[in-house]
Amino acid sequence: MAGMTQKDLDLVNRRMASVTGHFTPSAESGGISMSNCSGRLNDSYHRVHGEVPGFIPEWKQVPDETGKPYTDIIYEKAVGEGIAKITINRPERRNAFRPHTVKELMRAFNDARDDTTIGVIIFTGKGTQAFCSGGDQSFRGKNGYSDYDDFGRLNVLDLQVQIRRLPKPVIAMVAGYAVGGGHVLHMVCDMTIAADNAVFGQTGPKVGSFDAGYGASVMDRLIGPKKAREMWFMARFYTAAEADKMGLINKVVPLEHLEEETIKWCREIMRNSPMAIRVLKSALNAVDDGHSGLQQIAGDGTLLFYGTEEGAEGKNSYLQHRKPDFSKFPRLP
Ligand SMILES: CC(C)(COP(=O)(O)OP(=O)(O)OC[C@H]1O[C@@H](n2cnc3c(N)ncnc32)[C@H](O)[C@@H]1OP(=O)(O)O)[C@@H](O)C(=O)NCCC(=O)NCCSC(=O)CCC(=O)c1ccccc1C(=O)O
Repeated sequence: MAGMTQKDLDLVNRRMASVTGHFTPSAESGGISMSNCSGRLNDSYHRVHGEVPGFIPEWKQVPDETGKPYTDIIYEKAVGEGIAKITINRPERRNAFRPHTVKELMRAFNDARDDTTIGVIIFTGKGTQAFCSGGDQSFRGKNGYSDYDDFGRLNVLDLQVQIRRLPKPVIAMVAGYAVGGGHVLHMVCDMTIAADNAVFGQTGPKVGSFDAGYGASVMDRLIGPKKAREMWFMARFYTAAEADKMGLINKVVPLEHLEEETIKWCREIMRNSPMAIRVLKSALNAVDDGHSGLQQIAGDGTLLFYGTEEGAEGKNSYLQHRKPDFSKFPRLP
């Protein structure tokens, strides 16, 4: 790309679009997505994809695995789109989570992971006042949060790991407050689209809590060591515009366009190779996640290898009680 100007880059992208019907302008050129471009390119794009700009999909609610409705969350899939949406449904508590909420979230994320028709997951909160305000303080005890059981737990940490390792992109769709443990949840998502009323921040040092795990390390990666210290030590709140400037989120849109914009991003991802996205997510987390990150990307390697003739020869020879013949497979440079 040496010597290439932004204009050149956009020209290349436009040429690609004439082949793929898909143009993603750079952030520097305004970051306008295909469906709000005007003119010939827009028309040809919609001819190819048959997409109506601004169209919100038909959501179908999914019950839990026993067929009962969830109580603390809403789990939906967009008919024929490959998009799942998981919503924390405790708006009267600003979508604070209790252990039961987290258990339901984990079951829904698990289902979205295992459903091979799902390629991207939206994670959000009910209503416009909050994405999530963290752990429900009224359930907080001496050893974590407890609701139906007598013992406390911090099971949101398991949810964070689950989102991080889920081999499909998870997009946080944030309206209102994303604070405390709710802020950590948006940070562990792959991308964040925020409404212009969104507010971001950590409250831990004010309410006697802290997340010294992903809450600290992922934040440090996202906004850098100085800003991360500011955010944690001062426990200030930041507007969506400030969060955007810090690199904490991907895009800010007017509240009324939040879902429409998020769906656009999902559809754009859905047009791309699922395996490429899977491996890229593993790769982008690998260094930070240490052995676990290595295991994730190595697992992707094994998964791909199983699909090759060379991999199958090993299995077949074992099942056929013969010596494997790997002689025909090249030892690639
Ligand atoms: C979010 C607010 C700034 C919103 O303010 P506002 O719009 O004025 O609404 P309120 O009137 O304050 O709230 C309405 C209603 O909701 C109740 N509520 C809101 N948030 C919570 C909450 N987190 N817990 C319980 N209840 C909540 C509020 O009391 C009101 O109820 P009423 O009955 O009407 O009075 C503001 O609400 C606010 O600041 N909320 C608290 C934010 C907060 O401090 N959250 C907890 C941070 S600590 C945490 O999340 C730890 C989580 C954790 O599990 C963890 C632990 C260790 C390691 C890692 C983690 C991890 O999360 O990863």
